Amino acid sequence: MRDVVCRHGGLEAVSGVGLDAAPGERIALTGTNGSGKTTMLRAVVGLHRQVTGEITVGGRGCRTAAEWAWRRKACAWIPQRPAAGRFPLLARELLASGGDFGGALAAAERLGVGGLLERPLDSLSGGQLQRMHLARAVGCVTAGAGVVLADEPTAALDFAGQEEAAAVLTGLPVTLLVVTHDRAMAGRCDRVLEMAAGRLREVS
Ligand SMILES: Nc1ncnc2c1ncn2[C@@H]1O[C@H](COP(=O)(O)OP(=O)(O)OP(=O)(O)O)[C@@H](O)[C@H]1O
Repeated sequence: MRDVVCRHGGLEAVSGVGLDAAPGERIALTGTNGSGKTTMLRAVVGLHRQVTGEITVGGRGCRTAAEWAWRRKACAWIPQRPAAGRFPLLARELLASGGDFGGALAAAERLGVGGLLERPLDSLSGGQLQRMHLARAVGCVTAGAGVVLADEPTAALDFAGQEEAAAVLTGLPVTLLVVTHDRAMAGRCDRVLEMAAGRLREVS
């Protein structure tokens, strides 16, 4: 990222951020509530569009629909508050949407939600839904994604689940950018960055 600025209307949520992530690097992004972490990650995957500056993944920017399609495959996204949608998918359909159902199913089993595949997403608990999204992200990776962007992926999990999820996420052969307030997750990362009022600084 170079000089990335993200706005919500008149509000500047991300203020001139620069960030280089080396291939395979695991970066934890911490910081105060409302400091712009979610907005910044959403900008990378095209879910936030009021953006200036430059964001590249694997050296590629995004101007055309084809470039956005490549970006969505290259980046697995784990949302903070996953929406079940108005016509909720079954968990099985969510897992299949990552591109490798088998890989996602194996992860779902490891994460203890392999028995919930026929359940509509809106019937899952917060922690079960978060585990299912994590499993989907693993399927994205086995289907070829080289980057995982995760927004507080362990926030709804119990202690054992937090450990397991952190192990799964940080064990993936990807470049990882994870927003987290979870010290165990941050401790497994190579670098910890802190965001405050839209700006990034290195912590460790
Ligand atoms: N849809 C929106 N419309 C207007 N303002 C928004 C919107 N989403 C976020 N904001 C504002 O943008 C700023 C950054 O929000 P963001 O969600 O990126 O912060 P965050 O660091 O992820 O916070 P948290 O740790 O609480 O999840 C905040 O001031 C927030 O109120």
